[in-house]
Amino acid sequence: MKTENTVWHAQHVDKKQRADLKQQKPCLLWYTGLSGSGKSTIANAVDALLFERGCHSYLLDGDNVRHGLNGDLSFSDQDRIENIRRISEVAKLFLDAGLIVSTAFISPFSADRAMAKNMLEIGEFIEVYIDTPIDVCEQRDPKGLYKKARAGEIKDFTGIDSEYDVPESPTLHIKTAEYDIAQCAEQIVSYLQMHQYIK
Ligand SMILES: Nc1ncnc2c1ncn2[C@@H]1O[C@H](COP(=O)(O)OS(=O)(=O)O)[C@@H](OP(=O)(O)O)[C@H]1O
Ligand SMILES: Nc1ncnc2c1ncn2[C@@H]1O[C@H](COP(=O)(O)OP(=O)(O)O)[C@@H](O)[C@H]1O
Repeated sequence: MKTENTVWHAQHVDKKQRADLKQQKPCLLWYTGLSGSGKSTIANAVDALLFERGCHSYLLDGDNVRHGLNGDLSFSDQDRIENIRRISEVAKLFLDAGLIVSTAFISPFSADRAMAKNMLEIGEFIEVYIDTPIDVCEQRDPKGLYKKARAGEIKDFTGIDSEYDVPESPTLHIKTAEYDIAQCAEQIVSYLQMHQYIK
């Protein structure tokens, strides 16, 4: 830490008051999965359903965040760790604002996902494993990245020459090769409703 002479200021309005105003319980839907697994697609579908219900939510998406805040980071292991650390901190701020937050990052390392979870209060972190076999991701190849990675044009590509730790006990296990986009999104929204994060 290079910030030793700073002092934390308590704020008058707290997380619970902000959340009560919105009639929701803040939480973080942490989507993880391979490139092309469906993280962005499903997170967007869930966000749209939440919006329709009048919930106040926000989605932080890997590709978008890497255009701005994390534009200085590569896909080395070290930079992926820093990517997830920064996202976890940003997500925590959004939670403090009382929102239902979604993050859609590959987040390949289980230690980093555990770090994100440990930064939050019990019950706030919901790990959503978007489980899609790599051959299906590769067939979809929505951005043509697998083709490039196989041709050696992209190095350190997740699932090819960079590791992905499969979540051992995700809160939600979403199988996109078995259910369509709307069904996957509905599974997640139902969970939020059943556990009273939303009405
Ligand atoms: N080498 C390599 N490996 C994996 N992905 C790559 C790579 N290079 C570029 N991309 C594109 O970057 C998106 C992944 O960014 P993330 O921030 O989610 O990755 S990570 O969590 O830091 O591992 C990923 O987006 P998604 O396909 O939406 O997952 C790719 O579009
Ligand atoms: N059941 C499903 N769930 C999510 N995406 C699906 C599903 N079936 C097909 N797809 C397609 O797979 C692709 C997933 O891409 P994307 O959401 O960008 O993945 P990621 O964000 O994990 O890289 C999209 O083209 C989407 O239309």
